[in-house]
Amino acid sequence: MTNLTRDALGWSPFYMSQLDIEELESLTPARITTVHRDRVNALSEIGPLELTLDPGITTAAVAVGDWVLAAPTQHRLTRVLERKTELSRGTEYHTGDKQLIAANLDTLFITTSCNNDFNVARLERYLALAHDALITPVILLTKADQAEVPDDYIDQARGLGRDLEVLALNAKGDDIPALLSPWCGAGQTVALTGSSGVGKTTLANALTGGQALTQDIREDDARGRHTTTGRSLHQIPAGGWLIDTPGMRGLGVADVAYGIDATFPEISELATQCKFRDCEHESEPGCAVQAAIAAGQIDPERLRRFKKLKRENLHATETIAQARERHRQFGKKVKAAMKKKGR
Ligand SMILES: Nc1nc2c(ncn2[C@@H]2O[C@H](COP(=O)(O)OP(=O)(O)OP(=O)(O)O)[C@@H](O)[C@H]2O)c(=O)[nH]1
Ligand SMILES: [Zn+2]
Repeated sequence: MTNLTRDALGWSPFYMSQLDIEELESLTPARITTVHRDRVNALSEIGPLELTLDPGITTAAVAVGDWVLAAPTQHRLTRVLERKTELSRGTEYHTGDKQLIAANLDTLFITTSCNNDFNVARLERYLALAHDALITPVILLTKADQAEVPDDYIDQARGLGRDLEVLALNAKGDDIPALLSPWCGAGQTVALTGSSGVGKTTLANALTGGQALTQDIREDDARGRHTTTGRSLHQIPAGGWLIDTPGMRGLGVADVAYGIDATFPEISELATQCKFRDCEHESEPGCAVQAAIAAGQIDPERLRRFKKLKRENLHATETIAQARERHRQFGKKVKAAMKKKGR
């Protein structure tokens, strides 16, 4: 690969403003392409770098798409720059951890197929994560060529938000780069997410000119195998960058109250007009949401899913808070013990 300029890698004044003069002179900004257990790969103006991490930084705190500062002669990553956006998810078992998925995204391509994979509740989860991170969601409905009535899927997906971009397509078609070009130009970073087998690899190949991932799924394997192995950053000939994420099972929500409200604007906006501030929108008097349901203005299924996601989020958020508190208490104890020992 020929060396890339910072601008070509997606650099902007937002990152530049975080560097002091000394760092500017001695360190090289680099963009993370893959994260391994004990090291990372990155691209920079001086070429590809393989970096180990300075003490105090773990690979769990580095995401694909991150901008970092590197001391290239020592092959060390010294600092992760503040992110423009950060996509993360609650882990499956609500251990109180959030897992970083990708950094510095502008757009999230939420991929599902015009078949049994299509599930509005799952799409709403992805939407909540994207909205919470202030990343623009775009829903891609693949296998439209195999569906009898793709419009049914399009209509359902469009019903999941205002001004929500929804595209039905054939991931194997020749027109993918043109169709997705509004989100793939210079300076733009986009991630592809969705369940296994929905066509992420096919789309990634179409967007990157095939140099990204070549593993193909067996045609007879209807449910799709897990072929992609890890997240990575790939160049799109149109100028942008693509992060592909392997089929994610268990997309937990945690700490995304804002994103949930933004995913269900017709409900969250009305909720402010309920008589009680903590209205559960069930049978309380003066509930504006129930009134709208009675008037046929809100889909009761949307309310049911909104509440379910809220409950899950609240539970996971509390778990995170408890885990942080435990961590804090433990830190205090360690400090006290050290002090005692020192005396
Ligand atoms: N006809 C048609 N086939 C598609 C479309 N999208 C994907 N496929 C096929 O579906 C299968 C799965 O596609 P992949 O691109 O491997 O799916 P994936 O999302 O990358 O799956 P993982 O790697 O398991 O995460 C392949 O055989 C593709 O050729 C589409 O829009 N139309
Ligand atoms: Zn209410």
